[in-house]
Amino acid sequence: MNVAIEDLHVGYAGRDVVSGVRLIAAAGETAGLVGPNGSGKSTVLRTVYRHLRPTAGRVLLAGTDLRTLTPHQTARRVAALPQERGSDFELTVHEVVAMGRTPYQRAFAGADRADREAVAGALAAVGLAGHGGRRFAALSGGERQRALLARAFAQDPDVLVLDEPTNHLDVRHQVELLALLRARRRTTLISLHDLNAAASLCDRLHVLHAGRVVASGPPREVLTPRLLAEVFGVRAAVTDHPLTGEVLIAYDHREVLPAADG
Ligand SMILES: Nc1ncnc2c1ncn2[C@@H]1O[C@H](COP(=O)(O)OP(=O)(O)OP(=O)(O)O)[C@@H](O)[C@H]1O
Repeated sequence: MNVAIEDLHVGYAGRDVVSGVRLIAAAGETAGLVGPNGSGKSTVLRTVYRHLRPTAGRVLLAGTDLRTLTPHQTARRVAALPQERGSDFELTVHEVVAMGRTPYQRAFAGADRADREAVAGALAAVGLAGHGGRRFAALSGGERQRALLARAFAQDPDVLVLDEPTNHLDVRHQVELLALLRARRRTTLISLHDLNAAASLCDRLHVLHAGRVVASGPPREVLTPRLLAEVFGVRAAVTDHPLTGEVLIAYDHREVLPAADG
């Protein structure tokens, strides 16, 4: 299912922080949103999972305007790992993941076999099989992140929206998560701060700067030293990864360039 964002304007308390954003994620494609802090990545993603309503423009799922879908219909199509975390603290891990099945259940009907299999499969996929009985509150930050990802997987969506999913994950779990996403091959919109991870995972990158898309394309075309200087304010060489041949950004960690904010 493809996602098209058309001339999107959206913000908070009557003030747009995202203006005229256009981007398309083709069916099965992983589209990465990258950009400095405050550039609007989460705001765009919140609009796709309907946490925010556009002030102008639209989000289309396979050609259908999101606003014409009921919340129930949306939940069967789009699953999100948002940056804001709910207060699921009294629940067990299994209960948190099972919430992903709600869009498939009739009122007052319990979980059926498909639900149970989806939850078990999702827990196994994120390496939390056997942890279902633990209290969500007692998990580490990284384990919580993986449980919430399992909830999104259990929802079995056409479109996954992931806002900084590698937050809190150690490097092994970061790599594992990227591998998991590669293997699932859903249409995915993902924001990532780690540009090397974004380059490795994403088919296309969309660079946000002050609420606008300033570059879009395959990672190798987008991530140039010039863009890294102008948008992110850092000096970097862009080269080939010696092991994988993928794009590798080598930052100069000694100092930043003059302010590139907004
Ligand atoms: N709930 C909110 N209420 C008011 N303003 C907000 C809210 N959330 C974000 N903003 C503002 O909107 C702008 C874009 O924020 P957003 O969180 O979308 O950026 P981001 O690119 O995801 O940033 P980061 O990399 O820091 O997560 C920022 O100026 C931010 O202060």
